[in-house]
Amino acid sequence: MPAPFDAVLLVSFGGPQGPDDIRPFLANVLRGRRIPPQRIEEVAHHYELFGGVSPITQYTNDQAEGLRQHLAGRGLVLPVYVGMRNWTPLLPDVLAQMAQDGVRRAIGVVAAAHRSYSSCTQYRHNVLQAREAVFAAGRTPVDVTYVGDWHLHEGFLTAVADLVVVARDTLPPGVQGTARLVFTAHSVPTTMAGAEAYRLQLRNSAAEVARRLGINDWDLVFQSRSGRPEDPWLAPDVNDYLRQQHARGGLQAVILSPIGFVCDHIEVLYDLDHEARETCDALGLPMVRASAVNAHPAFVDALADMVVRTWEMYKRGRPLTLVHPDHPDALELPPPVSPTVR
Ligand SMILES: CC1=C(CCC(=O)O)c2cc3nc(cc4[nH]c(cc5[nH]c(cc1n2)c(C)c5CCC(=O)O)c(CCC(=O)O)c4C)C(CCC(=O)O)=C3C
Ligand SMILES: [Fe+2]
Repeated sequence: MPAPFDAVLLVSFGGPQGPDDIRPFLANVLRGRRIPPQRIEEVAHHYELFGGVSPITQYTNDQAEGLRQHLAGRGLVLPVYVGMRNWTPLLPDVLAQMAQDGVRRAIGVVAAAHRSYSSCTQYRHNVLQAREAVFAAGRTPVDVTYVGDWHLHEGFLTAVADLVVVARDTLPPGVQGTARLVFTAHSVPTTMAGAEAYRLQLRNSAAEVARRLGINDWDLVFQSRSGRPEDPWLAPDVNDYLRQQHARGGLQAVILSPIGFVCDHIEVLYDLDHEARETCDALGLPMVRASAVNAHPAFVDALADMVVRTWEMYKRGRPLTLVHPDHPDALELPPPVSPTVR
């Protein structure tokens, strides 16, 4: 039986790896975006506080290695490539390398659990652009078929829930039972394509995690708002929420769970561990921040499971699906006249 795929491509955001990378990285992130210069300066400063090194690259590599091992454990030995949207290893370079390695068909995994334009469609656009660059250089670019949604995958939910428990255990014993569980995600403009679907997927993930923990007292809030102040973004902001809830009374302690991020990158380390921490300190509110899923075994196993499912779906010569990046729904095409599956 021919193998339907010969590699996995893990697609992620990317982050600077030293002080000199900060500005060119931000220029990449913000190409074509309307973000006030003042906001860009602020964010550049956040990166400077960490020596210009975002942990995202290391975590993504760890996830890729974990995915490769869990796949092998399930009997599927495949190379796992990492391609980033905004910094090295950049998607066009990685796709050129894949072409050179003879990779024809890859299973794509976008390193974001909840879909919106910026957390899904834009990544797929960037992969298409990278494919065009490979094509323009006279090579055959890899075909990428993406795994389905995994925001309700048992392994993802288990990892998030597990890390909430680990965090809760570090609160003072007297408030562990009454701490409010607050899930956070990156805000997006309410007018962005998929913003409502994104919020709904986040709510569904959060509700499932809370249910597994037997916790009724939870909320979903947003963080890291950017853009122009006059444009509406998903709310409430985590800091506004903490102040308002505290003013209303009844908030004894808080567990922040960054369910909208798959690793502890700068926005978690700065916006939660620094900014939200300051807000809680000023309110005298005990707070702990749960780790993002990073390379949690249950999480990488969930990714492996999604890859295996995609493999199974296509192994009996099911036609490849072409997914237009503007329409996350797969559009199935008739089988090619002369199959190119090896
Ligand atoms: C939904 C979402 C996710 C979660 C899903 C996913 O993980 O993809 C996410 C992740 C990330 N966002 C990141 C970094 C940045 N995001 C920015 C800007 C923006 N993000 C947006 C949305 C999201 N972002 C939006 C709507 C903007 C406004 C500009 C635009 O419309 O595109 C800016 C520019 C400065 C600023 O405007 O804040 C930076 C530097 C990093 C890397 C951190 C590191 O290096 O450690 C990661 C993982
Ligand atoms: Fe972002």
